[in-house]
Amino acid sequence: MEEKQKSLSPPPCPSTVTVRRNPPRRARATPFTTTTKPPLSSLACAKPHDVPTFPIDEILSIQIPQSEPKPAIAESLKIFLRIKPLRTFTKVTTTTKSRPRNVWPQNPSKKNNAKENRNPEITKKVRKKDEEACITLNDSYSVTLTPPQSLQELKRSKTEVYEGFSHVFPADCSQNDVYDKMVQPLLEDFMKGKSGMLAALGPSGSGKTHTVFGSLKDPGIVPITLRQIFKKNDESCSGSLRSFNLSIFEICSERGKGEKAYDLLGGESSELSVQQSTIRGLKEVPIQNLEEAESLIGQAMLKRATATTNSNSQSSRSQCIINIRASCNGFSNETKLQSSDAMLTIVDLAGAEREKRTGNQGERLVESNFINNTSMVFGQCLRSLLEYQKNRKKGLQKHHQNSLLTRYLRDYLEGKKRMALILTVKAGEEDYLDTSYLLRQASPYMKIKFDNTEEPCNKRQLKTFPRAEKNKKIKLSAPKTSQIEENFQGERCQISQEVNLQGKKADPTDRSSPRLEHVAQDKNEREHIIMRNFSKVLWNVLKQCNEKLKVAEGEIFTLKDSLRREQLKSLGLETELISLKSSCLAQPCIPEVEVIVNAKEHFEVDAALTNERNVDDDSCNLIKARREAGAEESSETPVPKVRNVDDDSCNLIKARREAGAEESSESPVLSVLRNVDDDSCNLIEARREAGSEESSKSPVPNVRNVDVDSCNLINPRREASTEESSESPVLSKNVKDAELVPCHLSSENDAEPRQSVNSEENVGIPSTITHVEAEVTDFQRDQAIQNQDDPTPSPEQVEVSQDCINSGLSNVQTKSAISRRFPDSEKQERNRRLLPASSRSLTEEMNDLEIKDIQTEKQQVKTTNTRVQKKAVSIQGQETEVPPREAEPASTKKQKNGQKPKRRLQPASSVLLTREINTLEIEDDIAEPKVNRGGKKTTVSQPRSQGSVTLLRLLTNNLHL
Ligand SMILES: Nc1ncnc2c1ncn2[C@@H]1O[C@H](COP(=O)(O)OP(=O)(O)OP(=O)(O)O)[C@@H](O)[C@H]1O
Repeated sequence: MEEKQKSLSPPPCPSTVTVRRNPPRRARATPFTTTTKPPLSSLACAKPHDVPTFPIDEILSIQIPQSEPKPAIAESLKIFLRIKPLRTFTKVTTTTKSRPRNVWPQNPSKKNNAKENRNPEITKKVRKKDEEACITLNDSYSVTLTPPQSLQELKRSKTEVYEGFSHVFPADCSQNDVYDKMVQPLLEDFMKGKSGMLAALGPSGSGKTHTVFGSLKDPGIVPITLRQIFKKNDESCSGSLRSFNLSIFEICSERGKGEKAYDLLGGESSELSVQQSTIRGLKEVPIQNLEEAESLIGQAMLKRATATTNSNSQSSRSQCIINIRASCNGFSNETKLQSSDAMLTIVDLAGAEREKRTGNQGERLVESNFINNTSMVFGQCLRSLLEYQKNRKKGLQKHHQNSLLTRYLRDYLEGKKRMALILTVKAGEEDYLDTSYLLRQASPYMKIKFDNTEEPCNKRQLKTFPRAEKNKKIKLSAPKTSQIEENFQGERCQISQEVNLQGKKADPTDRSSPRLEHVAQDKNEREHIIMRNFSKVLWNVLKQCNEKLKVAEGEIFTLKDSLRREQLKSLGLETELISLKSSCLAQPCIPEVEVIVNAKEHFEVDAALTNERNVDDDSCNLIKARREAGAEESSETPVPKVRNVDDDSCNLIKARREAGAEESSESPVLSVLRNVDDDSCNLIEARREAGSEESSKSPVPNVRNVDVDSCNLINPRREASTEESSESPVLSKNVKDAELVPCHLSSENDAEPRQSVNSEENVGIPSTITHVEAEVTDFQRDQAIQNQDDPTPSPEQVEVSQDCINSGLSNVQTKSAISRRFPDSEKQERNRRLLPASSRSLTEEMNDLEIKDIQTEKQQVKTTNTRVQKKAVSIQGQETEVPPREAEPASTKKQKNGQKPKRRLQPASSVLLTREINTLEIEDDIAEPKVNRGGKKTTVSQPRSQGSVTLLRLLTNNLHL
């Protein structure tokens, strides 16, 4: 079996087999090993059944020798310590002026001497002091920190040993030593395409800037690095494939409020725009040789902000970042791999300062706060990284967001890239606290691990955007949509132009131009920014529209308030007008007033209760309702109807005037009507006139004087009065208007002959009851007669006016009168209900009274106008149509009926009426009216008319007062 298997087994496979799943496009030919590949021609000619099966089993059975995987390089953070040599130093006790910019290279001693010579006013105390070192070097990796004697006595501190440094540079070390130990490894990786960062930390004046930049005579790590870069580049003969760019910028505080970045290699406008961790507009200057690089370094140092403090005559006031970017084009001869961009970042932090040491004040103090804050955030980031690496469950705290520098160095501070720190300390005793603080803070950093696996160069830090003009600020005060669109279109055009320019610059031969991928990213980011700004503008526009809407709503509310007030005023005015009219008419217009008052109250209540937005509608509805109610009640309203009736009765009055001029001259009703024709308010004057002229004969003043409840007395009086009967249609209507006497009296009185009236006058007491009954039964007929003969208003008009008056004076209208006149009318029913019981009983009683009216106006009967006589004749003719029953006096009827008026308990109103009557001084003397030659009455100065006196007597007698 085994032999068979051996015979069937495929030939031995090579030791290594490359299975390429995703071969590159330019795949290289796979080297042939033992298996000979048949020629293509033979393959092409071979038949399908001759194709050998793919030896998948053989391949899988091959045991490939596994190369030992390289352990993940987890290097610890390299921390170097450099001790500044003890030396004679100058301490500036009074320094007031700080230089804004540094002059590099510069000799401090010469500088101080020059300053002293320039400004002799500045007093300087230069004292030389031989100090003892507080820090001693144990070995290349550890130091011992000894507190000064004063602190030892206080037992506040003790000697401490700090070890674990990557290397400790003694005071007498050179810049090259520092470079060799610290920078050289970073540079080698950098040249291989690995990015790295080196930062110098330490208190102010400890030698950070000296270490980083150095001087012409003693250049620091940056010049040395640049020198080594070009040296190595020349040695590797790959200079044509690698290019270097240099960029230097600083981050400083903006009067303590914020952080700003300035390009130290840029032109005049060196301020950079900062967005999160991206610094835009930073100029990357390609460097071809060392001379160019050194000149750029010198230029940057000149621009860097420095100031003189007690600790350092040239104290750096900003965080300075130097970026050296290596761009590799093609394959490296060393690695045979395509190299990526690498960045070597060297950071010269501003030294932490103590106020006591620096003596900073004002702006310097603000800068100190900024510097110390940045140093603190930097340390927090490292400590949080250490804690995170100890316990990754906690998560990495985002302290890097607290400063621009840490945001920019985020990848390093999160342990993603290699970095190294160099601590610079001063060895003097007086620097013990600063040194101790720094060592205690930084010694744990040695435990920080970082991945040495190279990542592609962080594009975020490499972004160099061409300087573009700042976007124009768009006015947020309600810009028009067209303006927004124009701005948007303009920005888009600008972007397209910039993109085109960038695309043109993205020539591979032009190393200074950004790459196409950067251009694409820039385009996307700029579009994003534009859309964001556009959305902000739209948001602001919407907010402003909302504010305007609120203002408009407020105006609407105020307008509604004013409208409500005006409506209330108008209601009040209407109420006053109605009350005035009612007072003029001497009759209360209670329903109308009630309607208005109720409407006003309802309106006020509604206005108070209804919502603001519904006020208008509600008020409008209320007004409509009020108008409707007014329309409904207008038929019951005496005032307007009085006007209507006045208008309607105008013709009647004229006719009456024509019919009986003399009578009308004597009639108080006509005189009243004349006045009422013009205006109802003049009714009082008319009545006064009537009272003055006809007061002795006119029932109207008396009725008014008696009471409203006694208005029913008018009917019998009118019926009894023949002289007035001729005028009674008008009187009935006018007095009806004013006194709620039904209009049936008019027709009846018209039909009543004057002679009979005279006879009745002679009798003295006409029968009111009989008369009323007659008018009820013959009401329609009387109306027909009226329509035929009298220019009185039509029955409908009279009815309407009657309704109006009745409703207006429903409190005084008798039930019987209403039931007779309008038995089916709802309004009358309502008025009947509204009529008080006392008034009804009084009316009934009054109907039972036998009123004897001795008032006759003989002089009125005599008319001089023939036409009026004809009219009177016609009226008399009409009277003949009246049934004799109607003509019968009430006494006769009473005798026939054999009924006596029942004496009942008087209601309260009657009692009041009686009291009023009793208070009246009834004079027996009846003043005779004076008649002038024209038949017109002169002014009568009698206090009471004859009729009224008679009426009072009747009342007194019948009421058994
Ligand atoms: N190792 C050194 N050898 C010689 N001189 C040094 C050394 N270190 C610092 N100095 C000198 O000390 C002075 C202060 O140094 P430097 O300006 O570098 O301090 P700094 O830490 O940058 O201070 P700051 O943080 O305020 O900028 C400089 O004049 C510098 O020449």
